Amino acid sequence: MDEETYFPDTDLDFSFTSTTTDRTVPSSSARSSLARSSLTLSFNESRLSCSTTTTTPSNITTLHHRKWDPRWSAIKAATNLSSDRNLHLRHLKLIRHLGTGNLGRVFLCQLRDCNSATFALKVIDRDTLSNKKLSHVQMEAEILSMLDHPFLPTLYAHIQASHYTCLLIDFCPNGDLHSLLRKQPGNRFPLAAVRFFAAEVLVALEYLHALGIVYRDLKPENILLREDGHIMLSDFDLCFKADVVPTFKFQSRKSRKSRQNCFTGGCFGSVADSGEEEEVDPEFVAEPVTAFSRSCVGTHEYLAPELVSGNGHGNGVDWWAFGVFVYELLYGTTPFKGGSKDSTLRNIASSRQVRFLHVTEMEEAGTAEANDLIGKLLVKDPRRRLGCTRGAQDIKRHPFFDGIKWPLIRHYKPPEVVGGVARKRGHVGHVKRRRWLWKGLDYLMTRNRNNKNSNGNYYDYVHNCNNNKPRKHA
Ligand SMILES: Nc1ncnc2c1ncn2[C@@H]1O[C@H](COP(=O)(O)OP(=O)(O)OP(=O)(O)O)[C@@H](O)[C@H]1O
Repeated sequence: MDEETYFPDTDLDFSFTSTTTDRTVPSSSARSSLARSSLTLSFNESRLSCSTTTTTPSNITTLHHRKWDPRWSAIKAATNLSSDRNLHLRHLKLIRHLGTGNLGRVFLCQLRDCNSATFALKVIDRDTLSNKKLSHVQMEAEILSMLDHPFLPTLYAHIQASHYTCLLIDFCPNGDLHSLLRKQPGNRFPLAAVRFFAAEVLVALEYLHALGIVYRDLKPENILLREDGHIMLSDFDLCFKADVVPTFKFQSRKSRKSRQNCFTGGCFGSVADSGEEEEVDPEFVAEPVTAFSRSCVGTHEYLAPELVSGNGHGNGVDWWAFGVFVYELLYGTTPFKGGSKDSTLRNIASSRQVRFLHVTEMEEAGTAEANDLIGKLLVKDPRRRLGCTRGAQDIKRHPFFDGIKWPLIRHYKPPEVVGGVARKRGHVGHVKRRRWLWKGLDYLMTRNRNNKNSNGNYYDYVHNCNNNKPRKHA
């Protein structure tokens, strides 16, 4: 078997070698499956062993919500055998190249002694990066080390080997949402699927904001799909961090007086007339409302008007991008897209309001609610935009999300959509929209008829993809 340097452009400190003659390494492939790779890659250990430092977040292993995850146990077993109890590159076996991003390359890898524990390893050559990109690397590593959430990546190890920074995170075998969207009829997800993905992204953003992190790069390409079909938000290099002061805010809401209360004498006067009464709920709000940044980063179709105008921005850019995201999942395109990047930006910056496409086959119940939500998120003035002052709570309360039991969302069954299950070799090529640095529900799934299991505690998103009608799950 030939041995060849996998990346001839890398220097001698760190190279990957292939022990097969297979030259058909997919260039970007969270979109292809593990089973299809016959390539064996390995680190050139002899050149790296003396210069590695690792941060296996030991405090995280004890605190992390996934501390019982077999991956952690496998890492623990591997590091127990290590004299310094740290994970090193020699513990890892590279399987194949998954893709290349702005900062570095991402590989599928396994622990040498445990084939069942797979990870994604992001390898960044610091020597090739500008200071600006180095600060992005730092930001990404810092943010990853803070995260402990089912819809966000777990950082298993942060390894510094010579001038390489390696981040070991969860591997998502089902590709990204942008590729999946491109496989759908008309490039649009059924409403129930839009609702599911939007709800999970909302929860992930809520968590980031509670940590004071403004994400700034929401787009379907950055939403990877885990093995179980739930989402994982990726790419944290454009985030910025701000202070967040958690507060209790009082939210008044109208509630229908229950019949029982009326009969037990709790229903008088005006309440009896309207059938409604005003209740005041204390609500926990942790939203970085004072976040402020001037650097204009993001993907042009997703940039908020305040980013385009360059006057500084805060948390609101994520809620704007969330509106664009819901629109794109529903209509297959973004709302302000023009013929060129410049015209897209002009449309965003102008006073032009969002227009909804008329799609004849799209008369699912819930579309009006979805449009209403999008309209409230795509408000050009961030001070009036939904979510900007009270965060995700306000968005969760919107009728589009009626009926979702938020604390149980990670137990919901992901929607069955075209191409949504772990796939065979080959991925849908798509024109990737690079972000750039710039100066300057056929009905709402509220009704329980489609959402039962034995304890009635989760939604069943099983969908008949042919006719987009929900079907009952046995
Ligand atoms: N955890 C993962 N699981 C599976 N594939 C991944 C994972 N992380 C990244 N990838 C794949 O590797 C590719 C490169 O990822 P990376 O995060 O470096 O850059 P990117 O997503 O292209 O973003 P950017 O260049 O904007 O930083 C992605 O396109 C994706 O297909």
